[in-house]
Amino acid sequence: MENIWLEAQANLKQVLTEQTYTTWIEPLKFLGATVDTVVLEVPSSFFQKWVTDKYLSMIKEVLSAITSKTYHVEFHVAESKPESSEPKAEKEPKAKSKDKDKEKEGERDKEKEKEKDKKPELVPNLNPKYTFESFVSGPSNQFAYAASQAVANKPASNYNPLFIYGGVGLGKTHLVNAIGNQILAKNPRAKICYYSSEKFMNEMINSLRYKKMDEFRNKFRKMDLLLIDDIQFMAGKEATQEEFFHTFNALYESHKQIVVTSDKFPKDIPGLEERLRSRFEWGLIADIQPPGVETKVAILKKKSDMHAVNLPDDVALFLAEGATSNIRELEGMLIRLEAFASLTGKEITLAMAREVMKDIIVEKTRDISVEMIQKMVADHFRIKLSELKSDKRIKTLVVPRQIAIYICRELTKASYPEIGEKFGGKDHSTIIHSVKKIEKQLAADADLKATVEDIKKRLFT
Ligand SMILES: Nc1ncnc2c1ncn2[C@@H]1O[C@H](COP(=O)(O)OP(=O)(O)OP(=O)(O)O)[C@@H](O)[C@H]1O
Repeated sequence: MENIWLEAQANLKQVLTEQTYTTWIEPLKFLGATVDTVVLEVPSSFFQKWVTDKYLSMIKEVLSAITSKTYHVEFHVAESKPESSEPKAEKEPKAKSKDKDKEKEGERDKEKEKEKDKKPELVPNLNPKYTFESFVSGPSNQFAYAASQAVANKPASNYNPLFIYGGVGLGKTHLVNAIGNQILAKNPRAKICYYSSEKFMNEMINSLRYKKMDEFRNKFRKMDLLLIDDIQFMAGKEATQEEFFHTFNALYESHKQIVVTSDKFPKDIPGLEERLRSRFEWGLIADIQPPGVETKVAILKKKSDMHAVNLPDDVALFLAEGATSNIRELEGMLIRLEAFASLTGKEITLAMAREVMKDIIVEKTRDISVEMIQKMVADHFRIKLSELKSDKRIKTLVVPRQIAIYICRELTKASYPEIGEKFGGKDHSTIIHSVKKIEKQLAADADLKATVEDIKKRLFT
């Protein structure tokens, strides 16, 4: 694997300027690799932060281009060298010097032990950027934020398991990582593990294939804190749920903290076994709702401060009002704007934001109603309005229904429950599911994108 890293460095050398390469990539030292993770040594934590922010995605891309596999990259900060005490020792008389040397060796050993105590025993896969300090709390996420802090301050006491649920890009991953980072900061030897449920499943399958199930089980069962992201992906995967169920029990019984996230409330996850569902309900269930404009503005302000960029209030408001509730998209807009300002050497202004975002932000108009969208979509697909709003699950109705719901969310100020109400009394999790489904498909399906754009355009003319 070291050869692969050398090849990756050579590739990066070709695409980066010489100075960037020698400053930021050359000093990265290969330490080792597991099946899916490459571990690199960095000279300092500042260095780590910089490389993570600026070059991590590029490094991952190069690794995946070489190996045709997706690798995680973890950084270890190099140990600082202990100060030399030689000059002092020289001043000691010779006979004593040996004893002193021994004493010093003893001290050094103790120091090393102490250092070892401070270092984490395993690399916990956490994203160091996701902390409580970098999270903006507002009315939409206050409950989940406070619950996460309570768990981080007193793990495995009051809220075990903690179950956080909410729509796409609303900060669930950020919060669970913040719990892990805070616990790790207080106790660097805490055994923490952050896994997506997909990764849990893939690793389990590999362990089964290579007859390493004991290793797999032991790894999870010795954790102090287990963070499992996006549990809904375990739905319908019986063997994975069974294994997770036993892991859950083992940890719970030994008073270890478990935190789980999902896009839905436990009982709304189809295909989730009853015994897991009921266990999730043993602890605390906290939701994250889509943020209001004020919270979105506060997030934009925080992020731009972190990037040391001046974002005027009117521009922050323009972006916040134009964006969907997905914070990842909001961040994407900010990065695009910041990149434009930096490349053109201009200050960010509202006029610039309007220009840069013209294809992204269709300015919301209060005149567009859910009813108008329903009619337009029904006409477009030549179906009856009553069928669009019905519960019928045939594909020719489901797709238009999901598209209509998605557009309602994008172009009106109606909340999920309000939209649900106007689509025959559907509950808000069905509405969130539809929005999420179309959001995902839009990235991959050009025809769908064209259809949605076409309907939106006609709504504005
Ligand atoms: N309240 C917040 N304050 C600051 N940043 C936030 C906040 N909420 C979300 N973000 C940022 O938005 C991005 C998306 O958040 P995150 O990945 O945690 O969402 P998620 O709910 O886990 O999404 P998914 O459903 O796709 O897994 C991250 O970069 C995160 O830092």
